[in-house]
Amino acid sequence: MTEDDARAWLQAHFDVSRETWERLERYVAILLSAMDEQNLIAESTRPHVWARHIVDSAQLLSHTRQAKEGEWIDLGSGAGLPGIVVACLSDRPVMMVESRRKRIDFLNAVIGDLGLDHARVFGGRVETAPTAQAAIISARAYAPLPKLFASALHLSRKKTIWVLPKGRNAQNELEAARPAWQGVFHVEPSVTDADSAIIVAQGVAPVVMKKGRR
Ligand SMILES: C[S@@+](CC[C@H](N)C(=O)[O-])C[C@H]1O[C@@H](n2cnc3c(N)ncnc32)[C@H](O)[C@@H]1O
Repeated sequence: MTEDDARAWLQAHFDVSRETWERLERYVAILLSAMDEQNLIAESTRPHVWARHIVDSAQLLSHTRQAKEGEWIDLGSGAGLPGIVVACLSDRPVMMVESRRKRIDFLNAVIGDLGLDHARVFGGRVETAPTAQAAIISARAYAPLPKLFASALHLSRKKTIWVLPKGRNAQNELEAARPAWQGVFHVEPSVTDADSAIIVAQGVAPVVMKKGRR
């Protein structure tokens, strides 16, 4: 996907208003300029920000159409991917969870600059975030599935939709997690990378082993 393709994809899928374009453009500008001080995205992806990061994040919204009302919680948001992109494209309240000080400051600065009043940051580890009942949980390059689910279970409820972009090992990672984690799982193709996939899950819960069974 070229950068032009990426913009066309966004326009076609979100009917992006002028205000939203301005916010996304401003976010990309802030992100690239902050790269001089901290490594927010891989250096090699700098010329492909719209395809590799903005559309890669935005596509998650397409898998959340059945979600109930409530907050979108993004685990390990880093530079705000996908949290800031989601907040630009949707009115749903967004909470980004990030533990590193410089990234927390960056996220709060972006929220203020773009006027994203429905977005906020929990600065701390996912494990220590106050109990919540998210409508949606996302996590991009945050942790392998078992750690991801274990650390964030207290932020979820039965109907929470989990949208988890993964690399080419999505199917294997899911199969490895299945003995310990139950739920309804789908593996969806990524629009930005034919080799990548998105794990979409609902009803995630630990498998409880019955006493005496091996
Ligand atoms: C590889 S970066 C990915 C950032 C972003 N989601 C992206 O796709 O560009 C992982 C981020 O998760 C954060 N992180 C890792 N473990 C965490 C935890 N237990 N609680 C909160 N943040 C965590 C790191 O500080 C880092 O910013």
